Amino acid sequence: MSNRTLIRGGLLLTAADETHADVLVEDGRVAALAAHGSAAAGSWTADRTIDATGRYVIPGGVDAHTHMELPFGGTFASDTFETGTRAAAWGGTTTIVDFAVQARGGSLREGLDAWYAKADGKCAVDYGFHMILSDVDESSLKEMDLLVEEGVTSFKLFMAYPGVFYSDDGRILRAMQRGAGNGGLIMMHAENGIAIDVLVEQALARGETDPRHHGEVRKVLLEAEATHRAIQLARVAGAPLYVVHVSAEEAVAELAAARDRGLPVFGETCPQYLFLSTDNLAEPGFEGAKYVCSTPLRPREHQAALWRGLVTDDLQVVSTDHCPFCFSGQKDLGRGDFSKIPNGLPGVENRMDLLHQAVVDGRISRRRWIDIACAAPARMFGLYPKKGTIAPGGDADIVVYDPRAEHVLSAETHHMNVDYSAYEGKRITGRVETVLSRGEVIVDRGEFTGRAGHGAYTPRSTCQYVN
Ligand SMILES: NC(=O)NCCC(=O)O
Ligand SMILES: [Zn+2]
Ligand SMILES: [Zn+2]
Repeated sequence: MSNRTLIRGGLLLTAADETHADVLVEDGRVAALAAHGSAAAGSWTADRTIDATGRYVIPGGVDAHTHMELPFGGTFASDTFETGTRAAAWGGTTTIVDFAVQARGGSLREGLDAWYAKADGKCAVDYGFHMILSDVDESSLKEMDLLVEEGVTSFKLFMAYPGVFYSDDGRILRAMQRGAGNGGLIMMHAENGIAIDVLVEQALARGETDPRHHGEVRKVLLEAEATHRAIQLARVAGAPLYVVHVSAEEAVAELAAARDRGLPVFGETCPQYLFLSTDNLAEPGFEGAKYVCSTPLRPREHQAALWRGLVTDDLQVVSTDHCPFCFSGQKDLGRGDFSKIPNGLPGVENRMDLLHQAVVDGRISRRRWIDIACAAPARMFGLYPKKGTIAPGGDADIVVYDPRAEHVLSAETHHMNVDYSAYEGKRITGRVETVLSRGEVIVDRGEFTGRAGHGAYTPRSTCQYVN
């Protein structure tokens, strides 16, 4: 017995088109699209009809950068795969790509299997994995080939965090060369961690221990320098490059210059860099710890360059880098020493709304909203057109979005497992109303109707921008 749902009367938005069309969903997939009032749409019968009149009908969000349960700084990111993917669903995100971690001295296989086990049976929405390479050697390079075949087609390397995730230039070059051969996309955390550690030590010696000093030592120039170096290493290797969590105007300029030369270089930014700034890091007392992440928040002036990069396509993707730590008991670990504050911000639930607010504010178009939040991350990470659009044959991951509803972001009302909101009190025009994941309604006008275990592991093909 097939199961059919009809979404009727909405404005269908994809990265390519805006059409007044009804959507027929059958057995978890998009079966057909037809203009409102057309003979085709009139002939459809369904088990369930969702009235989307006055609403947008958009693809479920694809958040390509999350860290559920990430071990960091002596603690763990506070969202589990269960709580974090439920919050994602509430916020209109129906796919996440999280980061499995290779332990130092461990294999990629062990790291990936540990992350499969953490997520298995827990997720409310579909999920895939990137792999963090912390130990590039002959055997992990060989394992990269196997992971690409298995559907883990992207690898994050760190120029930051010496002694933890850091790789030197030789290791980075080797990983890029391997990626050039096997199709794996290298994702780079581009900050000069060796130089930053010197500045951290010097700041602490001067007694500069408050959260705002986190932003001061992680200098714009050290993000720009690392971005430049990563691009040159990728050129030498003949590999494409995706730079994660770009925060500084000068780093955007490096990406733009590379793209102007026709190089396959891509960039991601995150809502925190678009909406927050060093003003937040400088909030009184220890409040600034809520905003400690790396790359760090920048002075407000950098935001214009990030928005411009999103408009000019020098930046392609907005992901959250969702990595929440509670203010009480976790961010606290860095009282008296900013370098011990666990790095990361919550946001998986807020991304679609914050980017819609940018549409309302006239910063980006409606189609660009869908592109940077759904289609481009799906293409970048080999999920398109199964994910990231609404097209016959694709997964019926669909959000009915009310563009006029108003609400206020707050820890009182959010669903992420964290005791503060980075956007506390921010007014948003636009709200998720109904969410379907592979045809199942998982959020129904203010009620969560999904379940842990509905979300399926989704293997990925290689980057669709370069292959
Ligand atoms: N971004 C951050 O501060 N924490 C998560 C780890 C990373 O992405 O570097
Ligand atoms: Zn990073
Ligand atoms: Zn991250």
